[in-house]
Amino acid sequence: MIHFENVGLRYGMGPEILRDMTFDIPKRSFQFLTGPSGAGKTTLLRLLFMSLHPTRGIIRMFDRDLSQIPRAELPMLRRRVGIVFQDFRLLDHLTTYENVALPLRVRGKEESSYRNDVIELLKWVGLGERINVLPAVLSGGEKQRAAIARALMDRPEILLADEPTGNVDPPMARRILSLFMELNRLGTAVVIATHDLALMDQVDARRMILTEGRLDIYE
Ligand SMILES: Nc1ncnc2c1ncn2[C@@H]1O[C@H](COP(=O)(O)OP(=O)(O)OP(=O)(O)O)[C@@H](O)[C@H]1O
Repeated sequence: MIHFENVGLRYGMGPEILRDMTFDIPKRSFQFLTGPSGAGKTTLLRLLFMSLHPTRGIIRMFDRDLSQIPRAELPMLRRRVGIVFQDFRLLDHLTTYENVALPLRVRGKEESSYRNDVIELLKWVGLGERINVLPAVLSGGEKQRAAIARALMDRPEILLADEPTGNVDPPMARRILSLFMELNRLGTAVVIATHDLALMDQVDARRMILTEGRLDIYE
């Protein structure tokens, strides 16, 4: 589904942050992306989300060469990718419900077709009492769970999550992990960037380990 070949990335004239990245993310796969702080996990997720372009090498996204895809087509391709940003990126003027329903609204779906699903998912992530409030009154952990619900809502082909359990307690982290596993069982490929060893130990999944700009993969 995604293929990187000798990909390298530098910001501006700075050093190469990622080098010689050659790997695949197969359809329906489940993997953790880990490595020390500053190793480039967020940068790699941004490449996977097509919001950064590599400075060298080839990236194939959904079997197309990214360098050949016109910029105007990228938003359409990004809709096939769910992403949970480290800083959540909820829209301040929309309620929790509206934020989570947004991907479906943007697609032009009728509210009656998704309303119950949004509410059910919000209850599942423990936000049943926070459905109609604005992000400003949510705690960090609640914002994180709203961002996760939004990324899952549209059943993406691939889900990218940057430290998705960074702001929640261990029982909620396990709940979120089981939600990702359920999504994966339904066919979504999942990439979770994390430092959380206890979280990784709960699943026998592929590990992509970044160190000093290089990637090792343990199947
Ligand atoms: N926009 C940018 N411009 C210049 N340098 C950047 C930019 N974003 C990140 N970097 C640098 O790239 C390197 C990798 O950063 P990145 O955020 O990808 O690491 P990370 O592994 O996600 O770190 P953490 O685990 O702390 O979130 C760091 O040295 C960082 O300072």
